[in-house]
Amino acid sequence: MTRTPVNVTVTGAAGQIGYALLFRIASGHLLGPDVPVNLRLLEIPQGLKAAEGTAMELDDCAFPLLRDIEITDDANVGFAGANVALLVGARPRTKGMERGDLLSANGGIFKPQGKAINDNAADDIKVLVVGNPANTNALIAQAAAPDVPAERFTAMTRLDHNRAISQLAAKTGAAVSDIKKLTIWGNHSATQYPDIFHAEIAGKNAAELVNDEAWLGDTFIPTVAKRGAAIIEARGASSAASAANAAIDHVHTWVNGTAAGDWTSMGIPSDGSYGVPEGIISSFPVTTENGTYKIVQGLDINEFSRARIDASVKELTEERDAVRELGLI
Ligand SMILES: NC(=O)c1ccc[n+]([C@@H]2O[C@H](COP(=O)([O-])OP(=O)(O)OC[C@H]3O[C@@H](n4cnc5c(N)ncnc54)[C@H](O)[C@@H]3O)[C@@H](O)[C@H]2O)c1
Ligand SMILES: O=C(O)C[C@H](O)C(=O)O
Repeated sequence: MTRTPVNVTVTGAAGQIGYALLFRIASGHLLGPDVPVNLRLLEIPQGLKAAEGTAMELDDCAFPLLRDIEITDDANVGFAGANVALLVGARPRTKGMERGDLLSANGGIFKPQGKAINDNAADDIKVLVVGNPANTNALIAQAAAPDVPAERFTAMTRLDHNRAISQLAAKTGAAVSDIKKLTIWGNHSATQYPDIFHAEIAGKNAAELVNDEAWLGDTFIPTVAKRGAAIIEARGASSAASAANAAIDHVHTWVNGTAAGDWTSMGIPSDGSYGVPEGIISSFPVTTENGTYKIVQGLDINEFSRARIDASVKELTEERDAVRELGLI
């Protein structure tokens, strides 16, 4: 039986993450090896020509699953019938820009895109915001889409989750695939908290195995939280292939489910769990099944973790208050 293609919209398609992302979506890594896709590339006018070049290359791959590519600078066209939207294009912070300016500039992107999703996307739309500040951009888009269930707007912390697994594997000598139940809490920023207290390595508690609070506080947490900045410093550009890979992982897990005995991290609208104020888009441990996610409940949060979760959540509430003041939500 031929499946109906899934419409996947990618904003910022001509950017560096877009370039790393589109070929993997078209080859079946986002949704599965038997799911055909239509790609909708949304760019600003200056990005259209480069997006056309990328589309030519996509054609040249002759991907069996890629049915159609449309390139546009009109958000209403770009999100028409979208089942999955990856909001990558954002306004980067430039020299001398204050945080309020950054939030305001991104409000000018994510508010109209949220409205265009509200008015044009398919009923089952799932949104992942990658463009920074991802959590608050997701909040802005969500607020502009009152007809879309709030939980369909998510922000990417899967890159942080993958970074944390990799660091933990390097420290312990374990295989990456042996590490389960790691959690990123809070914001996709330097305040995020990668939590290994519930993580397992080949079935054993990770924090007990590591048994080194100094490494945890002085090495592991800052390495993961500041990895984005370290990559910018080393590469002269922000992470692209690893960010695209995490976006693929995020949506693939959301659609296809978490494995038994494991969970993942997603930035999602808080329902008040773990004392995180309702409504802000914060990272939590989640399990997924049949295209929906649930926050893992009942985890014991020790003092070390509580202080770090609270600090990141405080930053998120401040960002929410700032965009509220700017009239963006
Ligand atoms: N959440 C994460 O883990 C994570 C990781 C890495 C990067 N990021 C963020 O992802 C974003 C994109 O990174 P990049 O390296 O691809 O940037 P980039 O500058 O290479 O590309 C961004 C693209 O977005 C386009 N764009 C700008 N405004 C747009 C709009 N209104 N509609 C459609 N397209 C628009 C630009 O023309 C450009 O082609 C940045 O905000 C970056 O900070 C997030
Ligand atoms: O683009 C950035 O500022 C860094 C990025 O969010 C990352 O985590 O790699």
